[in-house]
Amino acid sequence: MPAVMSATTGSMHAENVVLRYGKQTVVENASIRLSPGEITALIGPNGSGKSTLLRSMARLHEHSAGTITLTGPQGQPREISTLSGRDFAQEVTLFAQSHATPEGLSVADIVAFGRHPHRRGFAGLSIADRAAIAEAMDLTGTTSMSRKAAGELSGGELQRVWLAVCLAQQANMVLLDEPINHLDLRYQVETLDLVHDLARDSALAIGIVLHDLNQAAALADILVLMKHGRVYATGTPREVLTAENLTEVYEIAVQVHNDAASGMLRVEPVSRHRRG
Ligand SMILES: Nc1ncnc2c1ncn2[C@@H]1O[C@H](COP(=O)(O)OP(=O)(O)OP(=O)(O)O)[C@@H](O)[C@H]1O
Repeated sequence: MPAVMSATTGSMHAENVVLRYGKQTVVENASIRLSPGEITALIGPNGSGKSTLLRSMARLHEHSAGTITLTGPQGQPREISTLSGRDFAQEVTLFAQSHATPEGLSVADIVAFGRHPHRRGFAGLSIADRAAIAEAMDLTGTTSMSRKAAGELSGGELQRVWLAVCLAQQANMVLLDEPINHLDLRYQVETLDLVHDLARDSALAIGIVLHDLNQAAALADILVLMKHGRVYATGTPREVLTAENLTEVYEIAVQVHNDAASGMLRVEPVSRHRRG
Protein backbone atom coordinates (compact mmCIF):
# COMPACT_ATOMS: atom_id res chain seq x y z
CA MET A 1 0.00 0.00 0.00
CA PRO A 2 1.50 3.35 -0.95
CA ALA A 3 2.63 5.60 1.89
CA VAL A 4 0.59 8.39 0.30
CA MET A 5 -2.20 6.87 2.37
CA SER A 6 -3.18 9.30 5.07
CA ALA A 7 -3.91 8.37 8.65
CA THR A 8 -7.56 9.33 8.32
CA THR A 9 -9.93 9.66 5.44
CA GLY A 10 -12.78 12.05 5.01
CA SER A 11 -15.43 13.16 2.58
CA MET A 12 -16.41 16.42 0.94
CA HIS A 13 -19.90 17.55 0.10
CA ALA A 14 -20.81 20.51 -2.08
CA GLU A 15 -24.51 21.24 -1.82
CA ASN A 16 -26.53 23.63 -3.99
CA VAL A 17 -23.42 25.60 -4.79
CA VAL A 18 -23.68 28.79 -6.83
CA LEU A 19 -20.51 30.16 -8.44
CA ARG A 20 -20.10 33.47 -10.21
CA TYR A 21 -17.53 35.44 -12.15
CA GLY A 22 -18.53 39.01 -11.34
CA LYS A 23 -22.26 39.19 -12.02
CA GLN A 24 -22.30 36.16 -14.30
CA THR A 25 -23.49 32.94 -12.67
CA VAL A 26 -21.58 30.01 -14.20
CA VAL A 27 -22.56 27.23 -11.78
CA GLU A 28 -26.05 27.02 -10.36
CA ASN A 29 -27.25 24.80 -7.49
CA ALA A 30 -24.65 22.13 -8.13
CA SER A 31 -24.29 19.28 -5.65
CA ILE A 32 -21.48 16.74 -5.60
CA ARG A 33 -20.10 14.40 -2.96
CA LEU A 34 -16.58 12.97 -2.78
CA SER A 35 -16.29 9.87 -0.61
CA PRO A 36 -13.27 7.90 0.62
CA GLY A 37 -12.17 5.22 -1.80
CA GLU A 38 -14.40 6.57 -4.55
CA ILE A 39 -13.60 8.27 -7.84
CA THR A 40 -16.07 10.95 -8.94
CA ALA A 41 -15.55 12.29 -12.45
CA LEU A 42 -16.95 15.59 -13.67
CA ILE A 43 -17.79 15.45 -17.35
CA GLY A 44 -19.57 17.78 -19.76
CA PRO A 45 -18.99 20.17 -22.65
CA ASN A 46 -16.54 23.06 -22.70
CA GLY A 47 -17.66 25.90 -20.48
CA SER A 48 -20.20 23.81 -18.54
CA GLY A 49 -18.57 24.71 -15.21
CA LYS A 50 -16.50 21.62 -14.35
CA SER A 51 -13.24 23.42 -13.53
CA THR A 52 -14.95 26.23 -11.66
CA LEU A 53 -16.83 23.72 -9.51
CA LEU A 54 -13.64 21.75 -8.82
CA ARG A 55 -11.74 24.94 -7.99
CA SER A 56 -14.46 25.99 -5.55
CA MET A 57 -13.90 22.69 -3.72
CA ALA A 58 -10.21 23.61 -3.52
CA ARG A 59 -11.14 27.04 -2.10
CA LEU A 60 -9.80 28.79 -5.19
CA HIS A 61 -13.23 30.14 -6.14
CA GLU A 62 -15.55 31.44 -3.45
CA HIS A 63 -19.11 30.10 -3.51
CA SER A 64 -21.85 32.73 -3.54
CA ALA A 65 -24.46 30.37 -2.12
CA GLY A 66 -24.74 26.79 -0.91
CA THR A 67 -22.30 24.93 1.31
CA ILE A 68 -19.08 23.00 0.81
CA THR A 69 -18.20 20.87 3.81
CA LEU A 70 -15.45 18.51 4.83
CA THR A 71 -16.20 15.64 7.18
CA GLY A 72 -13.52 13.62 8.93
CA PRO A 73 -13.99 9.93 9.82
CA GLN A 74 -15.86 10.69 13.03
CA GLY A 75 -16.18 14.44 12.82
CA GLN A 76 -18.94 16.91 12.17
CA PRO A 77 -19.13 18.52 8.72
CA ARG A 78 -17.08 21.73 8.65
CA GLU A 79 -17.58 24.46 6.06
CA ILE A 80 -14.29 24.64 4.13
CA SER A 81 -14.05 28.42 4.45
CA THR A 82 -13.76 28.07 8.26
CA LEU A 83 -10.59 25.94 8.13
CA SER A 84 -7.11 27.43 8.41
CA GLY A 85 -5.06 27.33 5.22
CA ARG A 86 -2.75 24.80 6.76
CA ASP A 87 -5.53 22.47 7.96
CA PHE A 88 -7.27 22.69 4.60
CA ALA A 89 -4.07 21.89 2.68
CA GLN A 90 -3.52 18.81 4.83
CA GLU A 91 -6.98 17.60 3.75
CA VAL A 92 -7.32 18.70 0.13
CA THR A 93 -4.95 18.96 -2.81
CA LEU A 94 -5.63 20.23 -6.32
CA PHE A 95 -3.92 19.42 -9.57
CA ALA A 96 -4.73 22.38 -11.84
CA GLN A 97 -4.07 23.05 -15.50
CA SER A 98 -2.18 26.31 -15.49
CA HIS A 99 1.00 26.87 -13.53
CA ALA A 100 3.75 29.40 -13.87
CA THR A 101 6.91 27.36 -14.47
CA PRO A 102 9.60 28.08 -11.85
CA GLU A 103 12.25 27.78 -14.58
CA GLY A 104 15.41 27.62 -12.47
CA LEU A 105 14.17 25.33 -9.70
CA SER A 106 14.99 21.64 -9.76
CA VAL A 107 12.25 19.04 -9.95
CA ALA A 108 13.10 17.82 -6.42
CA ASP A 109 12.75 21.39 -5.07
CA ILE A 110 9.39 21.80 -6.77
CA VAL A 111 8.02 18.51 -5.43
CA ALA A 112 9.15 19.61 -1.96
CA PHE A 113 6.54 22.45 -2.23
CA GLY A 114 3.96 19.74 -1.64
CA ARG A 115 5.26 19.28 1.92
CA HIS A 116 4.61 22.91 2.82
CA PRO A 117 1.41 22.24 4.86
CA HIS A 118 3.29 19.67 6.97
CA ARG A 119 6.35 21.78 7.77
CA ARG A 120 6.93 24.11 10.69
CA GLY A 121 8.64 27.44 10.04
CA PHE A 122 11.95 27.19 8.21
CA ALA A 123 12.88 23.73 9.48
CA GLY A 124 14.53 21.48 6.89
CA LEU A 125 12.85 18.46 5.37
CA SER A 126 12.06 15.73 7.90
CA ILE A 127 12.48 12.02 7.23
CA ALA A 128 8.72 11.83 6.63
CA ASP A 129 8.95 14.74 4.15
CA ARG A 130 11.76 13.06 2.24
CA ALA A 131 9.91 9.74 2.14
CA ALA A 132 6.73 11.42 0.86
CA ILE A 133 8.67 13.30 -1.83
CA ALA A 134 10.53 10.16 -2.94
CA GLU A 135 7.32 8.18 -3.15
CA ALA A 136 5.42 10.90 -5.02
CA MET A 137 8.26 11.08 -7.56
CA ASP A 138 8.37 7.32 -7.89
CA LEU A 139 4.62 7.10 -8.49
CA THR A 140 4.70 9.80 -11.16
CA GLY A 141 7.86 8.59 -12.92
CA THR A 142 9.77 11.79 -12.13
CA THR A 143 12.62 10.38 -10.00
CA SER A 144 15.07 10.28 -12.92
CA MET A 145 14.56 14.00 -13.58
CA SER A 146 14.89 15.13 -9.96
CA ARG A 147 18.05 17.23 -10.57
CA LYS A 148 16.79 18.78 -13.81
CA ALA A 149 15.63 22.39 -13.90
CA ALA A 150 11.91 22.84 -14.57
CA GLY A 151 12.73 24.99 -17.61
CA GLU A 152 14.36 21.96 -19.28
CA LEU A 153 11.25 19.79 -19.14
CA SER A 154 8.60 19.09 -21.77
CA GLY A 155 4.97 20.02 -21.08
CA GLY A 156 4.04 16.43 -20.22
CA GLU A 157 7.07 15.95 -17.95
CA LEU A 158 6.24 19.16 -16.11
CA GLN A 159 2.66 18.01 -15.74
CA ARG A 160 3.87 14.84 -13.99
CA VAL A 161 6.02 16.98 -11.69
CA TRP A 162 2.93 19.00 -10.64
CA LEU A 163 1.11 15.75 -10.02
CA ALA A 164 4.01 14.68 -7.79
CA VAL A 165 3.63 17.95 -5.84
CA CYS A 166 -0.02 17.03 -5.18
CA LEU A 167 0.83 13.52 -4.05
CA ALA A 168 3.66 14.70 -1.79
CA GLN A 169 1.03 16.74 0.05
CA GLN A 170 -0.53 13.46 1.29
CA ALA A 171 -4.04 14.88 1.47
CA ASN A 172 -7.17 12.80 1.95
CA MET A 173 -8.93 14.43 -0.96
CA VAL A 174 -7.36 14.74 -4.39
CA LEU A 175 -8.90 17.09 -6.96
CA LEU A 176 -7.58 16.68 -10.49
CA ASP A 177 -8.43 19.01 -13.36
CA GLU A 178 -7.77 17.19 -16.63
CA PRO A 179 -4.62 15.48 -15.33
CA ILE A 180 -3.90 13.56 -18.54
CA ASN A 181 -3.94 16.48 -20.96
CA HIS A 182 -0.56 16.66 -22.70
CA LEU A 183 0.48 13.19 -21.54
CA ASP A 184 1.55 10.52 -23.98
CA LEU A 185 -0.30 7.22 -24.16
CA ARG A 186 1.84 5.46 -21.55
CA TYR A 187 1.54 8.23 -18.98
CA GLN A 188 -2.17 8.65 -19.64
CA VAL A 189 -2.68 5.01 -18.73
CA GLU A 190 -0.22 5.12 -15.82
CA THR A 191 -1.77 8.30 -14.40
CA LEU A 192 -5.30 6.89 -14.54
CA ASP A 193 -4.06 3.62 -13.00
CA LEU A 194 -2.42 5.67 -10.25
CA VAL A 195 -5.67 7.54 -9.61
CA HIS A 196 -7.45 4.20 -9.39
CA ASP A 197 -4.88 2.89 -6.87
CA LEU A 198 -5.07 6.06 -4.75
CA ALA A 199 -8.79 5.47 -4.34
CA ARG A 200 -8.75 1.70 -3.94
CA ASP A 201 -5.55 1.13 -1.93
CA SER A 202 -5.29 4.38 -0.01
CA ALA A 203 -9.02 5.16 0.36
CA LEU A 204 -8.55 8.71 -0.87
CA ALA A 205 -11.58 10.64 -2.13
CA ILE A 206 -10.95 11.67 -5.72
CA GLY A 207 -12.66 14.31 -7.83
CA ILE A 208 -11.44 14.43 -11.41
CA VAL A 209 -12.38 16.42 -14.51
CA LEU A 210 -12.11 14.32 -17.66
CA HIS A 211 -13.14 14.99 -21.24
CA ASP A 212 -12.77 11.47 -22.60
CA LEU A 213 -16.04 9.74 -21.75
CA ASN A 214 -14.64 6.26 -22.31
CA GLN A 215 -11.80 6.91 -19.89
CA ALA A 216 -14.29 8.38 -17.42
CA ALA A 217 -16.52 5.30 -17.76
CA ALA A 218 -13.60 2.95 -17.16
CA LEU A 219 -12.22 4.85 -14.18
CA ALA A 220 -15.01 6.47 -12.21
CA ASP A 221 -17.46 5.08 -9.69
CA ILE A 222 -19.70 8.12 -10.01
CA LEU A 223 -20.11 10.51 -12.92
CA VAL A 224 -21.38 14.05 -12.62
CA LEU A 225 -22.54 15.25 -16.04
CA MET A 226 -22.74 19.03 -16.32
CA LYS A 227 -24.55 21.21 -18.81
CA HIS A 228 -24.61 25.03 -18.79
CA GLY A 229 -23.49 25.26 -15.16
CA ARG A 230 -25.98 22.75 -13.81
CA VAL A 231 -25.62 19.12 -12.87
CA TYR A 232 -27.62 17.36 -15.56
CA ALA A 233 -27.18 13.82 -14.21
CA THR A 234 -25.32 12.04 -11.40
CA GLY A 235 -24.87 8.30 -10.99
CA THR A 236 -22.87 5.29 -12.08
CA PRO A 237 -21.37 5.37 -15.58
CA ARG A 238 -24.18 3.12 -16.82
CA GLU A 239 -26.83 5.41 -15.38
CA VAL A 240 -25.30 8.62 -16.72
CA LEU A 241 -23.75 7.64 -20.05
CA THR A 242 -26.91 6.97 -21.96
CA ALA A 243 -27.25 7.95 -25.61
CA GLU A 244 -30.20 10.13 -24.60
CA ASN A 245 -28.27 12.09 -21.92
CA LEU A 246 -25.17 12.55 -24.06
CA THR A 247 -27.06 13.58 -27.19
CA GLU A 248 -28.96 16.15 -25.13
CA VAL A 249 -25.89 17.54 -23.31
CA TYR A 250 -23.32 17.50 -26.14
CA GLU A 251 -25.88 18.37 -28.83
CA ILE A 252 -24.54 15.74 -31.18
CA ALA A 253 -25.77 12.23 -31.98
CA VAL A 254 -24.03 9.76 -29.66
CA GLN A 255 -24.18 5.99 -29.56
CA VAL A 256 -23.44 3.95 -26.45
CA HIS A 257 -22.82 0.23 -26.46
CA ASN A 258 -21.18 -2.52 -24.44
CA ASP A 259 -17.85 -3.67 -25.83
CA ALA A 260 -18.17 -7.44 -26.04
CA ALA A 261 -14.45 -8.14 -25.55
CA SER A 262 -13.82 -5.89 -22.53
CA GLY A 263 -17.33 -5.66 -21.11
CA MET A 264 -16.77 -1.89 -20.95
CA LEU A 265 -19.20 0.82 -21.92
CA ARG A 266 -18.19 2.51 -25.19
CA VAL A 267 -19.36 5.97 -26.18
CA GLU A 268 -19.13 6.95 -29.81
CA PRO A 269 -20.15 10.29 -31.23
CA VAL A 270 -21.66 9.96 -34.68
CA SER A 271 -19.66 12.01 -37.16
CA ARG A 272 -21.36 13.50 -40.21
CA HIS A 273 -18.38 12.17 -42.15
CA ARG A 274 -18.40 8.64 -40.81
CA ARG A 275 -17.59 6.25 -43.62
CA GLY A 276 -19.60 3.06 -43.90
N1 LIG B 1 -11.73 33.83 -15.28
C1 LIG B 1 -12.96 33.83 -15.79
N2 LIG B 1 -13.67 34.98 -15.90
C2 LIG B 1 -14.92 35.01 -16.38
N3 LIG B 1 -15.58 33.90 -16.80
C3 LIG B 1 -14.92 32.73 -16.72
C4 LIG B 1 -13.60 32.63 -16.21
N4 LIG B 1 -13.20 31.34 -16.25
C5 LIG B 1 -14.25 30.67 -16.76
N5 LIG B 1 -15.27 31.48 -17.04
C6 LIG B 1 -16.59 31.11 -17.60
O1 LIG B 1 -17.20 30.22 -16.68
C7 LIG B 1 -17.89 29.20 -17.38
C8 LIG B 1 -17.43 27.84 -16.85
O2 LIG B 1 -16.05 27.69 -17.15
P1 LIG B 1 -15.24 26.41 -16.68
O3 LIG B 1 -13.82 26.66 -17.03
O4 LIG B 1 -15.59 26.10 -15.29
O5 LIG B 1 -15.88 25.30 -17.63
P2 LIG B 1 -15.32 23.84 -17.97
O6 LIG B 1 -16.53 22.97 -18.02
O7 LIG B 1 -14.25 23.45 -17.04
O8 LIG B 1 -14.76 24.09 -19.43
P3 LIG B 1 -13.60 23.34 -20.29
O9 LIG B 1 -14.10 21.95 -20.57
O10 LIG B 1 -13.55 24.16 -21.55
O11 LIG B 1 -12.33 23.39 -19.50
C9 LIG B 1 -17.63 29.43 -18.86
O12 LIG B 1 -18.74 30.07 -19.40
C10 LIG B 1 -16.43 30.32 -18.89
O13 LIG B 1 -16.48 31.16 -19.99
